[in-house]
Amino acid sequence: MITMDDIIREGHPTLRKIAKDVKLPLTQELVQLAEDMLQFLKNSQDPEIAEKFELRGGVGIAAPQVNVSSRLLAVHVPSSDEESDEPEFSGVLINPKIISHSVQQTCLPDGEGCLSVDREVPGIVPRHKRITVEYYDIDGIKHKERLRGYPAIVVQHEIDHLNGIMFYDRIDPENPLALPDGIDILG
Ligand SMILES: O=C(O)C[C@@H](Cc1ccccc1)[C@H](O)SCc1ccccc1
Ligand code: NI
Repeated sequence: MITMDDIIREGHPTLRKIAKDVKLPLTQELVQLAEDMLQFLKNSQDPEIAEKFELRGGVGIAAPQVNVSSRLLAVHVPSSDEESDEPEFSGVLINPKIISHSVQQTCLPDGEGCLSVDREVPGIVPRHKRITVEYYDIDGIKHKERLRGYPAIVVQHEIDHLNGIMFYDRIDPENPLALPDGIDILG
């Protein structure tokens, strides 16, 4: 089981490396890691489990955050409809690649956080509003997914981790709270 003790924090060199492509088919070790990463997200969103194991809530996690410099990430974005148990977007993305994106940008109104950053870093984090991402799943099946809204932001945050980019690298240091022209704040 992954806990917060397994998550490396800013300053650890692995967070600034370019992660390496994953060779398919996955080794059993990487299959286990992928499953554990997805389970961590589900556990972190379960109030009882999160409290018991002192987990910070997460909707995404990238392998470099558990000190594995491989192009592998997991997302588990709950539905915006509280009545629904079905997640809005959930899964393991292997060797993900954004093959196209909108010119239009978006951002979260209150900025972003990170499981690897134990401090608040206020500021607007501009992201592509829509992305088309190609990736392989745990079974080696290739997928092409068009994402928008919150899932698109989460996947971009995680793909940044594969490229050694932290969310605050994207905040304008001169004017952190400035809204870039035409940006569409995610409501
Ligand atoms: O550190 C990570 O990569 C996980 C982040 C991903 C993320 C942060 C901000 C915006 C999009 C994705 C964690 O999920 S941050 C904690 C969190 C938990 C629930 C909802 C939003 C953010
Ligand atoms: Ni992060």
